[in-house]
Amino acid sequence: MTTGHVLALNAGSSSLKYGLYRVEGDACDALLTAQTEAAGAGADPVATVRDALRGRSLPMPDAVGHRIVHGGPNIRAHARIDEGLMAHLEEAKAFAPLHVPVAVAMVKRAREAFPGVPQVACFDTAFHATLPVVAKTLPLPADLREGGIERYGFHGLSYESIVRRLGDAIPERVVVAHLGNGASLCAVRRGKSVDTTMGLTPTGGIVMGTRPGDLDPGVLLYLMRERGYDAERLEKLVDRESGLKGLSGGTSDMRTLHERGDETSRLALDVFAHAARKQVAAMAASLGGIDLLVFTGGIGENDAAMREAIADGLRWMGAFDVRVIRTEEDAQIARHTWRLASQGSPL
Ligand SMILES: Nc1ncnc2c1ncn2[C@@H]1O[C@H](COP(=O)(O)OP(=O)(O)O)[C@@H](O)[C@H]1O
Ligand SMILES: CC(=O)OP(=O)(O)O
Ligand SMILES: [Mg+2]
Repeated sequence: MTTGHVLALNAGSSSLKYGLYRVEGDACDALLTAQTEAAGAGADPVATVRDALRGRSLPMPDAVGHRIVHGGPNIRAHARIDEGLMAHLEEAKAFAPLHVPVAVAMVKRAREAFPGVPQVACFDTAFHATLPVVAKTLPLPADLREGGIERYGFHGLSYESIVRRLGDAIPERVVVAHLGNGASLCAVRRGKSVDTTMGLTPTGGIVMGTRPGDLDPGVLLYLMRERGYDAERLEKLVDRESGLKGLSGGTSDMRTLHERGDETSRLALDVFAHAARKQVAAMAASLGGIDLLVFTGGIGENDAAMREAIADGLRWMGAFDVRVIRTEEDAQIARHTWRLASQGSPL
């Protein structure tokens, strides 16, 4: 089995996380992991990453793997990037405007920074390919549903990494709460996704750092009709100005909200906990019960007070295990990338 060095690039909504991994089959060792603030338009974080590798005399990557949040209706599996896939990624921008445009720019930069090195797209949506029809169907007319308007689900690389860590001992009914800047929950039965909170886009589901999660769709109609909002203004509202940031009047950072402790901060914390708690119960309903609740993501891993606020309100559900497991999205990207890059023919 060949060994390869893989650079994993994970452009989230609030950060760029990256890592250089030595991969051999399922074994994956981190040589470097780092994080910068949001990737930002115009900046060239990929050149900065390449210089960081050079500066530490680390090997240049044999392959580059990208986290791509949404592949659109036609791409549901991790894949080598070629011109055909790039065209699909252009289409997918419309489904996740906060994430995919930045990620596609990173693919282009990475091609320049590492010419000739194979690149692989790893999709957040891939893990949710197992969603049953009843969970993925949005209640809309047939022509819209046939056009790919359905529940896709996201944070799939994170969920995959949790399933991998639980290994053969994974209980039958697991609810995973990925609570980061973006946040979602997933109902996992025997290691497979059977329900999740996000829908067509990563704007839905529970309350997030800057996104509201599920809103009565009538709210958007009201804003359009009565307040003159157009699509661009609505997008800004639901992707960048709502959630914890909107509630608190400025910050989306959980740490700051805990420190401030004023009335608006407390409201933001309470609304977040309420939404997450309700959705743990909803995911448990989809599973017909719950054996294990896993917390992961920046908030899930680090914020014990928030974990308690969520779990304390669920005692009525009876006994189940609660664990905190670090998400390993980037190692998961590295594994998929080397599997696909080392078996495929050269591009
Ligand atoms: N020690 C901590 N206590 C509470 N919240 C934390 C802590 N560390 C990070 N967070 C929160 O985690 C969130 C970022 O999560 P992360 O998973 O890194 O985001 P992204 O979606 O950008 O990958 C922020 O709300 C941040 O405030
Ligand atoms: C899908 C999503 O919301 O991703 P992130 O949490 O990285 O913003
Ligand atoms: Mg993230």
